[in-house]
Amino acid sequence: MIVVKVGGSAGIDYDAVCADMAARWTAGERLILVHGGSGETNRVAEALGHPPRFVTSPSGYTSRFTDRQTLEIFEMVYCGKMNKGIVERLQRLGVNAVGLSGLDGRIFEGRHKDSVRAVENGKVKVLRGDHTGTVERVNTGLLELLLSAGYLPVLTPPASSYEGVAINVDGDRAAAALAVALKAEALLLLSNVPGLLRAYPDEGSLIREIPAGDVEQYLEFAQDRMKKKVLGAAEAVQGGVRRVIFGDARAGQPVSAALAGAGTVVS
Ligand SMILES: Nc1ncnc2c1ncn2[C@@H]1O[C@H](COP(=O)(O)OP(=O)(O)OP(=O)(O)O)[C@@H](O)[C@H]1O
Repeated sequence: MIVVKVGGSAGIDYDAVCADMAARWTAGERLILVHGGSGETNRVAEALGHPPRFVTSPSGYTSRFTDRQTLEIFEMVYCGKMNKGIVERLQRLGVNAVGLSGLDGRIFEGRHKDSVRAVENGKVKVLRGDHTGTVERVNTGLLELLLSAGYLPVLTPPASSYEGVAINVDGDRAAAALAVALKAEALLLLSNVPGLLRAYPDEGSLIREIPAGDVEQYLEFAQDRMKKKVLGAAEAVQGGVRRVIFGDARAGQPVSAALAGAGTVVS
């Protein structure tokens, strides 16, 4: 089993990702696709007059403050436009893809965090009314059911809280939890950069290999949103996934290239 997470930042070539996935799936590989949608969510939120608000925790992690209205916009884009766009591409390529959010069948489940500590103007504030959380449980039974019947699952946040409330969760960490739960042999985290860069945004500074036990030391190179990816990679390898690859989804055959060792390989 290979879990592929493709981000939602500008420049990602979804046609290339889907064509590569379809070829590998048709050849008999077991795959699951998880996707993001942050870039499009920001655009739609602006257009709807509810601009995105990003907050930074005292430990330096950036996240989207997700009030109820933001959650609804997030769902429109992630579960609607992005998910159906990917499912349609795969269907056109002859793959019977099924698009589901983590809320459906509680595929991704975790604790609802209603408040977040954020640093604003040098002060730590507690913001309430946040609909976020972290995936702690994965409904592998439902996914196995789909896979064994020949369907390729295309998954996206939000997740379900234990009380059944939709919560915004980080897609990279959700994909990591999924890869661990399914005992995947590899987790690919594909985005609009060649991999983890030592001196972002210099693409010549690509880090080629990271020993599995050292991932957390590489957090220092990751800025803002890349930190969650590095954290996801650490969680996956600690959970037994043998290879995590940060790869480039902007062109070519993103899945095959990453599996062949392009990008940053954590193993
Ligand atoms: N050291 C680094 N190396 C590579 N990219 C970095 C680094 N530090 C920060 N970044 C940024 O991290 C971004 C990738 O994270 P981001 O969460 O935006 O992507 P995504 O997975 O495509 O999106 P989504 O949240 O929609 O799934 C890159 O576009 C880059 O701007």
